[in-house]
Amino acid sequence: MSARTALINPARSHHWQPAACPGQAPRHWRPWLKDEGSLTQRLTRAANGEFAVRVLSQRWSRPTADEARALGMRSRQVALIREVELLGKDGTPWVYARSVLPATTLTGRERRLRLIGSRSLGSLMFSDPSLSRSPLFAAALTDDHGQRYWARRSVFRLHAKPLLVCEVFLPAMEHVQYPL
Ligand SMILES: C=C(O[C@@H]1C=C(C(=O)O)C=C[C@H]1O)C(=O)O
Repeated sequence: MSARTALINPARSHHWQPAACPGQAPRHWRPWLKDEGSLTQRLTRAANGEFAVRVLSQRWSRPTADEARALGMRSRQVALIREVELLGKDGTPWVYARSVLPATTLTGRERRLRLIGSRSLGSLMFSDPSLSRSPLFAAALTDDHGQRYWARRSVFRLHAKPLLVCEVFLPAMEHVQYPL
């Protein structure tokens, strides 16, 4: 639960910096933080084809003020908040991801994103020719036990409608080589 606590604690704003030059990020994390492709594809390669999404929660709620700001949302608007773990080799949780999909994004073709279950959000998004992505930002998050995680986030747009994806790399990824 610790990565989730660190990430979703509304009282704790994070210092997001451009992932292209993530300051004091240790060398191991840098390629993961700035990879502009699909994390699903990259993790699948790193795990020699093993990959799964475990849905932890998916519910309508209000995003944190920081998330609403990143999405240009008015603070009272609701969004579909999706929290998952991305499982790599032997079903080990490698990434915790929190995605914020505004109700105004889940219209038209994007309505289908409400019902993706344990399919990867990324695998659907990266197959959509209308997809665009803002620059990636990175931050070091610390949970209530002092455990530090490196995280990244970016705003995707499908048919010009935004959604925010934040991915927190979990300790098990310390030993996962970035696959070129
Ligand atoms: C954005 C991507 O989708 C991944 C899958 C997610 C999901 O299914 O909720 C969330 C974040 C991502 O790590 C990706 O693969 O790059």
